[in-house]
Amino acid sequence: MASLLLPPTPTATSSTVKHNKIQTKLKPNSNAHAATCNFFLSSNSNANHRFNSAKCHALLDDVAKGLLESSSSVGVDQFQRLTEGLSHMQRWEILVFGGLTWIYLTARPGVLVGAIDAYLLAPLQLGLDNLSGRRNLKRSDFVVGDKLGEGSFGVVYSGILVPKNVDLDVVQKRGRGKTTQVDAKSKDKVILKKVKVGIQGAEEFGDYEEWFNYRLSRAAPETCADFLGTFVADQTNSQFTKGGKWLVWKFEGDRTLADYMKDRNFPSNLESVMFGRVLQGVDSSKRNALIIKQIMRQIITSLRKIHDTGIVHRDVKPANLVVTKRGQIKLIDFGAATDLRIGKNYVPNRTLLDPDYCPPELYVLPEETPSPPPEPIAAFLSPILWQLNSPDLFDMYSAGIVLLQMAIPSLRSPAALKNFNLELKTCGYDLKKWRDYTRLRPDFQILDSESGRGWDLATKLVSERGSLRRGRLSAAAALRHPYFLLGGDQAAAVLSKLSLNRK
Ligand SMILES: Nc1ncnc2c1ncn2[C@@H]1O[C@H](COP(=O)(O)OP(=O)(O)OP(=O)(O)O)[C@@H](O)[C@H]1O
Repeated sequence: MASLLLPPTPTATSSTVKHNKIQTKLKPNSNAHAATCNFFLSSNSNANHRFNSAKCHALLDDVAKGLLESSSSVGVDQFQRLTEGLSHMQRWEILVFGGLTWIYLTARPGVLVGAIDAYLLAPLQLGLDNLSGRRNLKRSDFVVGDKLGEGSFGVVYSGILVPKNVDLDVVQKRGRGKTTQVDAKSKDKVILKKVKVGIQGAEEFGDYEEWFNYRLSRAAPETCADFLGTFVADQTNSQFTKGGKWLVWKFEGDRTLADYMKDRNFPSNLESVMFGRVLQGVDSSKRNALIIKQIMRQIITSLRKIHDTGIVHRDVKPANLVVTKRGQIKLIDFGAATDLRIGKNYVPNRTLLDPDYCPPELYVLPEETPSPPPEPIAAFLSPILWQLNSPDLFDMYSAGIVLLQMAIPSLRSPAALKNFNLELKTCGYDLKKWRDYTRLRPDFQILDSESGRGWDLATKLVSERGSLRRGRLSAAAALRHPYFLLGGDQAAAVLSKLSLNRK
């Protein structure tokens, strides 16, 4: 569960509890962006949607595409019939108006697609889930294993989805509840997050995380861990508290990017994971640069996809990026995310942040942006909000810090990252100035290779916002940056897939 606004962690005595996020409140700045007022909505619906992630996606995608395609082809014929009596000029006026409306409705973050998702796809998938019964999870479906982490609002465990033909009571009696007693295939492994009971704000954050996972399982399933659903504990025992909510994901991989980065061998320890083999005929510094480029390409591609849906993650960092055994980088921990198409989990003047990765502006929107209005109104106004504020650039700064940490070995430890942030602040968040100023003896070899394209990209991500709240590359623009063009990392990834397929 991501971050922590309200209370301090109450019973958090474990060393796995993370304390690196802080709540910050700043006084409203009356100057900027009053025009963004009232663009949001109340966040009242949350746990209504239940779905199967895998099978239903294709069906729902087809429904959405079919709707859009058929409406446009039918529209041309009907337009000619309906405007028969009108003058040439009047037809043009209608066409221009219709065109502008279409552009507005399809501009980021996608009012039209969002409406189709909310009013059609979500209920449809809920219905399908109910019919198939696949998402009626219950406590007895799982054996809870080791604790993996703890945030302010939740505790994360590994676990196993008990196969249908296995009697859980028998397993637990024999194995005293330990997951090792069940012969778990990797497809049965799950991650369970227990939402803390009795902690102010915890329930709300659990609901938000559930909502974001369902939303992304429809809109961009490949970007995040496969969400299996939730259940509410029906009894109290050593692990469960009656009435407590649990969120469940498919187990995506043993290690996060942060785990790999702790290793001295990083990034070569990811070479065969990312490319399926050791790259031959390429010297080691080039190989390292290719691995980092492939990781960055995946992170930024995922960010582009979630930003296209109106979602800003707000907690992008190596610890929230799981590396799958097929070399996919998946985003986890959407407890701090906000959907700025409808204002979900957006509270003005409140920030959730990990200070090590958070941009200098601290807030995803200007502080004076008020509470969201009802969802349909917020959604209708959201393209204007995005144009004025580019809230997605919040995540892009964090992505830039991840790039610097991966490419510059002396920035990888938490202490070094803190020093870096202090120095960068002193330099007014100007990375070029920092380069002349720093005492951290950074090695820029990877960023300076290929005519310094990596360094150029870093300077365009890790920067202050300009006066128009831009001044940083969006995910789509970053993917068009020369650093990613003619990417040898892509060629290596494709070649490795081809050679794996041949085996
Ligand atoms: N789907 C997944 N597959 C594999 N591992 C996962 C998955 N989800 C979470 N993890 C592991 O569990 C850890 C904790 O997950 P997560 O960050 O969601 O919890 P958290 O308690 O909210 O943490 P935080 O304090 O960062 O907010 C991750 O660092 C990762 O190691």
